[in-house]
Amino acid sequence: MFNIAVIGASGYTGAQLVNLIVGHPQMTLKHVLVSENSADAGKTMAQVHGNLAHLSQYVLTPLNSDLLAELAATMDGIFLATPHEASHDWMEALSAGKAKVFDLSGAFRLKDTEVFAKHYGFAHTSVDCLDKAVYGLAEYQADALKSANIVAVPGCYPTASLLALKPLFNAGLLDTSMRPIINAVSGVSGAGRKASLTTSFYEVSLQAYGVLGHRHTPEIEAHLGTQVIFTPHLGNFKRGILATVTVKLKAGTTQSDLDSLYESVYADQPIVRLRESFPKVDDVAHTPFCDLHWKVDAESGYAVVASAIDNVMKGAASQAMQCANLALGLSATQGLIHGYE
Ligand SMILES: NC(=O)C1=CN([C@@H]2O[C@H](COP(=O)(O)OP(=O)(O)OC[C@H]3O[C@@H](n4cnc5c(N)ncnc54)[C@H](OP(=O)(O)O)[C@@H]3O)[C@@H](O)[C@H]2O)C=CC1
Ligand SMILES: CC(=O)N[C@@H](CCC(=O)OP(=O)(O)O)C(=O)O
Repeated sequence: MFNIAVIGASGYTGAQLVNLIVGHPQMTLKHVLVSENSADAGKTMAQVHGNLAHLSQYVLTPLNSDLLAELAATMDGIFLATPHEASHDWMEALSAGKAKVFDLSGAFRLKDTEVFAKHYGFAHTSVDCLDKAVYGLAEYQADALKSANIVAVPGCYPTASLLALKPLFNAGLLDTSMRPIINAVSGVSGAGRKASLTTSFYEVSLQAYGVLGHRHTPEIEAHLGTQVIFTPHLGNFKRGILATVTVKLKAGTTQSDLDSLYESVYADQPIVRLRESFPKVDDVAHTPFCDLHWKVDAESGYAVVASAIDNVMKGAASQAMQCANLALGLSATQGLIHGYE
């Protein structure tokens, strides 16, 4: 059994990870941690999250600098479900021992530190760790993940967008004279558990935000290999992301070209489900799946590809679990889907 710790366990993605780890056949949850002065320190997972009411044995413990070294030396895997700054500050100590570290924040996803500082608002000073970090888009990084000690788990919108776009870019089917246009809607859990006016029930209505400047634009571009126009929207639902991606294809590309392409790229990837109609958020909410569907207009040369995921699962926790499975020598889907494990 692998010994596992979750830091940021009281948050949405941390609690989801706790749930996944407790149900995992080869993992033992050893620590659930929060920040040093957390208002939730001393509470049980059951007290903080009603859906985990059966987990009163796990008590949220405050993290301190002594504990960082102990975790690094004793754990097999550590999940960081913490704000970008906290992940950035702790990675060096946490990755100095035997533990493999899986960071759900954006702190280690962008190799270009200038682009990072512009979008995250602070300078990257953990450059050795940044060099070592593997971008954990699990379907594309299985080999690199097997030997990774630091994994930057992709952002939620980049996961949905890249799973739709990478097959097209990698096959040379995109006409990059027109940037792919990604319009994506996220449920409010994407903004985390802390109360804020913009995510309060009365305030949320379908609205674009971060227009032409969201930090996920450079992340998508860096890991796709071409520039995009990305517009996120906040929707008045709890969980899920629907990304609708419009692309210009190389002249002569047909519907059957895309059908064969997606079928071959994702043939051995059970987490990616190729649907026969455009996907719905409800079909993937609370699951580890990414559902894809596409349509080509051969006459105009445009195609629309839609990608649906649960932001807390494939957009964060279950993708982190895919990465951990691979890094610990297990099958990618262990503890995630029955029938493939
Ligand atoms: N929600 C989502 O859909 C996605 C989130 N992410 C990323 O995952 C990370 C976690 O997100 P999410 O679960 O939504 O966030 P939440 O706000 O729901 O939870 C954050 C957790 O981190 C803890 N925390 C906050 N500040 C600190 C600190 N300084 N030191 C230690 N712990 C701290 C919080 O507890 P406390 O403050 O009480 O200590 C809480 O347990 C973020 O980096 C986010 O950007 C990535 C993809 C999708
Ligand atoms: C709805 C909502 O607010 N979504 C978040 C993105 C989700 C997330 O946390 O992604 P990172 O790990 O890259 O921070 C946002 O737009 O900032």
